[in-house]
Amino acid sequence: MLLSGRVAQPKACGHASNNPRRRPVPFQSYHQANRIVKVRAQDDEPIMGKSIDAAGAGASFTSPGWLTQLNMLWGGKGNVPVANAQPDDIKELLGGALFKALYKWMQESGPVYLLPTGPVSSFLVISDPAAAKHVLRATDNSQRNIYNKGLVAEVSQFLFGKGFAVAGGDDWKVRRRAVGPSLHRAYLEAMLVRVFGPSSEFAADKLRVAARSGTPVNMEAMFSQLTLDIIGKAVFNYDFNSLTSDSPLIQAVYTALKETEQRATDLLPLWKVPALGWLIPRQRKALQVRHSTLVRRPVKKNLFSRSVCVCVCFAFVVLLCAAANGDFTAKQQHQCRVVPFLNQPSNPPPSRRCVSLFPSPLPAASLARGSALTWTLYLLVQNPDKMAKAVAEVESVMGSRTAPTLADYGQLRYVMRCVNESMRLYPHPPVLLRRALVEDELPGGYKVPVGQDVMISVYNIHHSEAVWDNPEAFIPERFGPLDGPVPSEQNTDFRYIPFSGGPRKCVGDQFALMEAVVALAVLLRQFDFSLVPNQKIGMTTGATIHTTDGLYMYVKERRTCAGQAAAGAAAVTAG
Ligand code: HEM
Repeated sequence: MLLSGRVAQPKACGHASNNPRRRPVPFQSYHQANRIVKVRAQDDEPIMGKSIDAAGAGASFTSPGWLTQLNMLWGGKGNVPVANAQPDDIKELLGGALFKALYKWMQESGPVYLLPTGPVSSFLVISDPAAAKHVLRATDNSQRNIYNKGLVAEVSQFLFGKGFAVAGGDDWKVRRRAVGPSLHRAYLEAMLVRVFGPSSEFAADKLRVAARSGTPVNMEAMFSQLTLDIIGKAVFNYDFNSLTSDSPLIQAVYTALKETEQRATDLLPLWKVPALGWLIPRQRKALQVRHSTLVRRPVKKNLFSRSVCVCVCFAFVVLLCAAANGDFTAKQQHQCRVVPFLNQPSNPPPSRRCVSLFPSPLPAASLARGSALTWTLYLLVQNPDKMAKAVAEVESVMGSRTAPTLADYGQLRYVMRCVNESMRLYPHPPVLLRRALVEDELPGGYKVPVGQDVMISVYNIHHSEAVWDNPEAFIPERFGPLDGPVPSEQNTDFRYIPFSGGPRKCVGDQFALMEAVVALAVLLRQFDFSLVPNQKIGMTTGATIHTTDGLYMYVKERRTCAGQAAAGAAAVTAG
């Protein structure tokens, strides 16, 4: 099967050569009034919203050309086509958006190809739904265990330890059995009312201040902050308050995730030698954020902190189980306040302590959720007809309510499709890694040797013309009638896999979808958004597809809502 198409280009809006500030806001007064986004004193610096440093810690060590050529000779002996990857291509892709280069090679080499990354290292890149289904279903499968998380587990251990998302075997099975079923409907319904709605309304109150001052907002930064606050409250009953005060956590998680991606493709795995960690600048930077922000060493080392860790995990499960039994009361929620000591003034900043206790996939999930919201809003703004449909639905379903009820949520079907379609165009993460434990054969007859690292390109599957009609277009209607099922890997036969599939599928998919629909409904109900002109919106990766410099938008209150929201805005301004 030959695939054709073109590399998805972000819709370029030019570079921010003009200063997009419409009405300058004095640094101090604006900063005090609204700290979603920061205003910098210099004219040539960004106005609002702290963008994530997209370079992460730096570039990987990549294969010199002649070594790659050797691997190509070796790889060429199998029955899998070898990507014609030039050393410059590889170098470029490792520092930036890996998924774009994978797409280019898919067009040249087909839906399954070998990508040499060094003299003996390579990835088998899969861009075909049937092959992806085969591999994902055979990962950590008790009946047919052919693949594990391989490289991703190795490279992530410095960040996640041997945590849930990267562990395998019995370690993983026990935790999956406990946590997976706990994120069920009753818990999510409670979260919709208590956390998703109120947190989104708080974000709306903050946006209103920016709307009234006419100052552009970095929506990517805002969504990262919102999703971090939500996960803190929903899982730990803890308020990171990152919409109000700056948290170094988001940048730290990003840098660490970028480092894991770079480790996965390093020619010389120098990161395996602990002594070199502090000598090599890229790894030093990643280790610094890990030590200073993500992990408190005493948590690993002293007994007290270990006990706290155990209590946190236990309380997390209790919290979710209580919701499972339908008796999720405010009292229980309070009893499950798992990190009350964080509020002690004598303790270090909450983010440092709290994150060290996070179940491993949650930091990555926070970035993914923020990115999903960012790109959905971006796509809606770029497609005014779709935006009009989404707004009409929100207005008709929610009436005068500023946050959706549970019943409303079930009716926000077009908004749900917009989120689904955005996650097709921008899947987070854009690739999934596996390693073959035994020799295997993929559908199509492609041989997989034992030990082979496999890369499922979700991005390629979602953008392939062999899989989707008009794949580059944003068409929320493509998934069928609105009263039909929400698209998933099951009902699309693995053509749509934003949450992966098989035994290692995301446990938080329903959480993420509900949170995104609620947040969008709250914001679209009250505001019109427009892109700040002349900004360049590039893409890069670091576990999620991310903008390179932020996503700046003007926000305007919709007339019908101005009156209803006046009280909220007044409260925020006063605060
Ligand atoms: C837009 C939001 C999200 C996206 C796109 C996303 C995506 C994914 C993907 C693709 C995987 C599977 C990785 C693989 O197969 O190698 C995964 C795993 C996981 N996700 Fe999510 N996720 C999101 C939100 C969440 C949330 C909100 C939670 C928790 C509340 C969560 C918890 C997990 C866990 C625990 C795993 C590991 C499952 C396992 O290994 O058994 N995710 N996620």
